Amino acid sequence: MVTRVFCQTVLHTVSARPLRSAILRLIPRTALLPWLSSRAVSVSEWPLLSSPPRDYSLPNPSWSTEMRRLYEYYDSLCEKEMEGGEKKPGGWGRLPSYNRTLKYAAGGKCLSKLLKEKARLFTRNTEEQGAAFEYVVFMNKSEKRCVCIFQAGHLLEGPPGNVHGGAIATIIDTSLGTLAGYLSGIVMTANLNINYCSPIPLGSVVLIDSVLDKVEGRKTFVSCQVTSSDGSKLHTEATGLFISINVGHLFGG
Ligand SMILES: CCCCCCCC(=O)SCCNC(=O)CCNC(=O)[C@H](O)C(C)(C)COP(=O)(O)OP(=O)(O)OC[C@H]1O[C@@H](n2cnc3c(N)ncnc32)[C@H](O)[C@@H]1OP(=O)(O)O
Repeated sequence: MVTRVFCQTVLHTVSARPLRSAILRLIPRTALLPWLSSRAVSVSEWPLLSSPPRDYSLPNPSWSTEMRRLYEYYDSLCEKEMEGGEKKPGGWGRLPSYNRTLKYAAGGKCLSKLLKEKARLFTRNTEEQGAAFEYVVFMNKSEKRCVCIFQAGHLLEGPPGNVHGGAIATIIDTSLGTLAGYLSGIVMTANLNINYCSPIPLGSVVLIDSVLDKVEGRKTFVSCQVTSSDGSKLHTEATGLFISINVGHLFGG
């Protein structure tokens, strides 16, 4: 009751948006919940409580010339809105990437604030640009294929000067999981098989080219090859099995 009256007072009496936002930030989220649900607050009101999420898959100063060249190449293949509202067909689309998967969902921005607030997507858990996983995924829906451009930062070292096998497995799981999820909805990794063929030098840029092999009921089978950016060297190849799940499974259901 007290929170409710306080929130209403803030929203009605404080007109300056930054000040309203600052005051509301001071209230614990748990205290806000009953008031928000009673008031059916629309998502558009949430910017008061949080800044827009950063899309980590856009170019930043840490990206090498090769990373940028590949980004621009795949970006040029993407469907674009032209003058007059027509779409330039391309077949490809860039997927945005946030530091929490919840932010993809409608209203995810606020859910993300409320649910295990400190949780972060493993691959996006540092703000230091270029230090760990720099990557962007381009999806081709009609070919049931995606390409991930990946630049490995210095925090991913395994053997001296080269990328850790677990970090390679992570970016493979992410690429295959993104494709499987795009095609089949909510999935979890059941099986990954990885052959490490040649080391990936730290700081280099590689391509992870993933394709759908088949779907059998709840099972989505995908595979990928990790190659040097010019495709001349095979670094890694992998297959993955992803199982479609109900959302409840994520919460122990
Ligand atoms: C944007 C970022 C994208 C990132 C993507 C990252 C994805 C992840 O890392 S997910 C995290 C890692 N994965 C996990 O923690 C999953 C843990 N495992 C589980 O939760 C469950 O075992 C789960 C969901 C995979 C399957 O359980 P359940 O829903 O009960 O399915 P279940 O009935 O056992 O099996 C369904 C089918 O799959 C098969 N199957 C299940 N697991 C396997 C396996 N490991 N190998 C082969 N087949 C399997 C079963 O045999 C069954 O086949 P059929 O229908 O022919 O009889």
